[in-house]
Amino acid sequence: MTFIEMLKGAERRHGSMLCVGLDPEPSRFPAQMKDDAAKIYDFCARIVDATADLVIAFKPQIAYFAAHRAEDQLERLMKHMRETAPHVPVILDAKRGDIGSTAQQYAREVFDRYGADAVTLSPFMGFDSIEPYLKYEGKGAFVLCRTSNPGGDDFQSQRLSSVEGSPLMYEHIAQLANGRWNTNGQLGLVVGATYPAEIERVRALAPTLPLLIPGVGAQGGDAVATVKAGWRPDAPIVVNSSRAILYASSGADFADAARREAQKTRDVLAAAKG
Ligand SMILES: O=c1ccn([C@@H]2O[C@H](COP(=O)(O)O)[C@@H](O)[C@H]2O)c(=O)[nH]1
Repeated sequence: MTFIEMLKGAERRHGSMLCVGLDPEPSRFPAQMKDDAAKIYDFCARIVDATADLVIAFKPQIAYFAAHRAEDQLERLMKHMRETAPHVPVILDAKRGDIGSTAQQYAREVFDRYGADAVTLSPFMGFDSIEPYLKYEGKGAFVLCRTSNPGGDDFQSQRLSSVEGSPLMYEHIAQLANGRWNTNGQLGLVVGATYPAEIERVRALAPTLPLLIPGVGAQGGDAVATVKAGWRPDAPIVVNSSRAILYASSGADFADAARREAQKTRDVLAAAKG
């Protein structure tokens, strides 16, 4: 099954556009695990088990594992997700971008080593830095377009040229991902929930591409405005929330609290479809 098919299947089955982000930070773990990087797998597996029937996808962010030398725990977690929730796609948030020969190695890491269903990529180095990922048939790749952080303005909201009417950088990226870069229909775009007007613009330029939309929860993005701007019946959106769900409680009940927060967020997103 392709990534897109998995995404649409999980959306239907769970009535969900919510992606739970797995950004484990041991200093925020509950008392019995606190500051113990060896517990990263246990913490994340508890979150996965508590929320798997509520999500369209999971999104581990690789930096939170690598920073603690916990890549082996990420491998175990990927295996755990495949075994316990095989119908839920996993997007490895790695934001890779490098020359083709190095990109081939990153692609092997993402798809062969970790077995992810999709990855996040930076478009900054151009198509030859994206192409190696597209050789993995059926896998997905989300290209950064209009990111959720304010610094995204530095490049993404600049005009490509001083000619009136020329596209902004993020519009150009959306056009490329929707057009000549999308050789096998594997691409999606990353757009921040903190910028609903830009989500709407990206949706107009890329009417059916899946959008990965981080920024609800801890970053304060508007969940309802996000759905109205980005969701269409034939175009899935994957709305990520990490910290607000992972750390909904700092007590021993953290997994139950994460489930409650995930359920609440899923329901708010679903209701916004109208
Ligand atoms: O534009 C972007 C792209 C990626 N991210 C990632 O999403 C999560 C957000 O975490 P929260 O705790 O829900 O704020 C995190 O892994 C980021 O690296 C993003 O925030 N914005």
